[in-house]
Amino acid sequence: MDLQGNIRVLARVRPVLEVERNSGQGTDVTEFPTEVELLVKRDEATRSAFEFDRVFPPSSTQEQVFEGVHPLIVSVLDGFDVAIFAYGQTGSGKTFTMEGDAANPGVNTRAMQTLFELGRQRSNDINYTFTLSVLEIYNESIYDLLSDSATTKGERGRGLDIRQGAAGIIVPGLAAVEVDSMEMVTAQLEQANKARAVGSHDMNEHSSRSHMIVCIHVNGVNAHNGAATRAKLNLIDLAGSERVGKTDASGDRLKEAQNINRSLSALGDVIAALATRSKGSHIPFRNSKLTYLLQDCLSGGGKTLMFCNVSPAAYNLGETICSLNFAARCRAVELG
Ligand SMILES: Nc1ncnc2c1ncn2[C@@H]1O[C@H](COP(=O)(O)OP(=O)(O)OP(=O)(O)O)[C@@H](O)[C@H]1O
Repeated sequence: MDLQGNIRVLARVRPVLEVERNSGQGTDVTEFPTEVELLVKRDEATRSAFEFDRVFPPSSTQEQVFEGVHPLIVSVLDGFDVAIFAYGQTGSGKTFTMEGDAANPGVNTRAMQTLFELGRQRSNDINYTFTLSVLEIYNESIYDLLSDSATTKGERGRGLDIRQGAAGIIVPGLAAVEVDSMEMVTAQLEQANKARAVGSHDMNEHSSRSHMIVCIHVNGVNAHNGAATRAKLNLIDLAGSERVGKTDASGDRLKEAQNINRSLSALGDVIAALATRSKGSHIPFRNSKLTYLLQDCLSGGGKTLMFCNVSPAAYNLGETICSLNFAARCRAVELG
């Protein structure tokens, strides 16, 4: 598949949930005229139209959604840094898209399976090793979700730093575990989810206010000539994008909302700056931990895919339009 520039933006609309239908909030405002268009009904007479690289309607399966991601996973094995984001308001389906559940595994599981399978197929020519790290960014601090102390100590400390290393961005001290089977990956991700719950009163609320990043480093050594490739795949479940008005929040809640707004707008700014840059111009990667950490994927030879997750229910209309505008802006500035 032609990757058409370095950023692809895909919209995914989840089904109306039973709880929404039962409470009378199930009116669906979305229409899908083609595979790349999404219409949002503002009222009987007015539609807002959006175009993406692909639009997945509510009937789409996890398998169909992953088909849109597969070419990028292949390119990680070929040495490209890749970032895959799920963006959208709380409850729009980001975690379902990235993690899924046991019956409907999402992008994370399918991506790892694909890496292992393709790695095995190429093993006569290239010897791959895979290393897993899992972290979250909460209130502009980076927390390791795989370190032993993360689950046992019950406190999170100051968080980790980011540095520019000789071979790219690094997080000194971040745990990295070599994995070669899905069983090992599943065990590590379970530990990460436990660590994430530490220090949070309500896991669901906490998860919607932090960015969760699963990072797989892929090192390949050519069996015939010893040539080495290295690349990383970042799988990112972003914090909820909803706007929190000053009147709705105070204290910790307001601080969280401000940090989320700041890092999501930094992401939009970086993408816009990359698109319009002249050679040597400044790209504001360091305006947020998220963009600094993902600098290698967002710039240079890296590739990015963004899911814009959308709720189809009428009561979410304002946030839905906002999310779609953000994602459409990222696509409009597609890198050359
Ligand atoms: N494509 C889908 N098919 C069926 N159910 C879905 C789909 N997408 C989301 N859901 C369901 O919708 C609910 C909200 O989804 P999810 O938790 O993934 O949202 P989220 O955007 O990750 O929210 P948060 O920001 O709170 O983490 C869940 O019950 C989930 O199972």
